[in-house]
Amino acid sequence: MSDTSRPSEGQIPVTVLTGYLGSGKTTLLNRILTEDHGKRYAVIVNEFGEIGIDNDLIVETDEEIYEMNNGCICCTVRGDLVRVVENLTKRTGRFDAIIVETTGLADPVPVAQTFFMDDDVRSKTRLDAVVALVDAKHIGLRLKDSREAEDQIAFADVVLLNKTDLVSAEELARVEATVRAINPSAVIHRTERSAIRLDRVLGQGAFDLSRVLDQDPHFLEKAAHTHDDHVCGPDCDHDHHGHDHHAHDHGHDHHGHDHHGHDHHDHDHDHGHHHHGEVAPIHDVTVTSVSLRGGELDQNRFFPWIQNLTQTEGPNILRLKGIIAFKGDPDRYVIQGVHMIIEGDHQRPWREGEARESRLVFIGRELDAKRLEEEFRSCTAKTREATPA
Ligand SMILES: Nc1nc2c(ncn2[C@@H]2O[C@H](COP(=O)(O)OP(=O)(O)OP(=O)(O)O)[C@@H](O)[C@H]2O)c(=O)[nH]1
Repeated sequence: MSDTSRPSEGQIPVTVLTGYLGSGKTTLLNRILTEDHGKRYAVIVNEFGEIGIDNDLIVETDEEIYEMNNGCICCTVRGDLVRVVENLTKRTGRFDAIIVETTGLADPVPVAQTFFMDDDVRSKTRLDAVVALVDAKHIGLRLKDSREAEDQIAFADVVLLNKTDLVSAEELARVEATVRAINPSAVIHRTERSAIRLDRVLGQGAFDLSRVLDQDPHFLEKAAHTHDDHVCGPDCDHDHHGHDHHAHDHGHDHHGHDHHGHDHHDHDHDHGHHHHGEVAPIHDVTVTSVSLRGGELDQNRFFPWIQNLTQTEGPNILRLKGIIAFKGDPDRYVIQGVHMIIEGDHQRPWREGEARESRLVFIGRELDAKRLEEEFRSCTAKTREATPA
């Protein structure tokens, strides 16, 4: 893969705050800016006249979206954001993190992609997480008429199900099921007036390959035969020694993997799989997810498949996340992607007694679940009988 790995030291974490009009973004932002946490945040608001909060840095931008120069239609960066971030990062030492509040109608993807893809911005900042506010009372209606509302949920790492005071327990459960159906891998918190411990929103490391899946207690939790019930909390001191390898050029070698020639396992774990998209309680959603589980995979099959898939289906794939057990590889391999951009790296060794399962979730539109599943299955490593010792 192209070596665009970078040190995480010195990079300013960026949280992207998204959510439909009136969902509670400003309420959350005001909490972040007024709570006594000793941190200084720079806030970028991409609309004019939004809020004025003294002694914090608020920069306003207007809409300006560029295609990446590779010409891919689904890979866009916001030129305005690039310039604002570059200006901000020249003032080093003045703040600890950046929060970008997107307008209620904005597509969060180009905002996140700016931090995920633009090389200059990436060298100075690191995308920490996309946080979506969801108005529990009105989201049902929003999903009927707004693709943005759906995209914001689909793309999020953390969802705050807000305005819980305005709905009954039954309604809330239904709304939560809808959010879960759109995005099976987000962490969901129920909130009133956006009240949440800030360590559940900031410092999530959701785009950090070495943390992404251990931090995510919900990752494919509903799938069958979950053996991996280990969840690391925010204070986790486990051995997350993975280091970022980033690949973000189309058509390049996206997988910095080592080859370990050992053949530890002599059988396949061919477990079940679930398509969460099939159980969406609100019918109008167009985003679906496909969650796949299987046994050990053959990396010589998997990488060509995933690369080809993301290049051909990229515009429809909003997010993908996975943890893969490659046959003969002592380490868990984590992979994640945004549209056509995928990155992956070894994370940590499989633990003693931990089932060597591969899990992959796609969130997007027009996903062909049957085809994805068949192709995923065809990446399964052959059993020992078929592999010469
Ligand atoms: N009842 C209730 N009202 C809330 C809650 N959270 C926020 N609000 C109110 O909802 C309104 C919108 O909240 P904001 O925080 O301004 O929402 P926003 O997402 O920033 O809105 P835009 O800037 O228009 O996109 C305000 O009047 C808030 O006081 C909640 O949990 N319950």
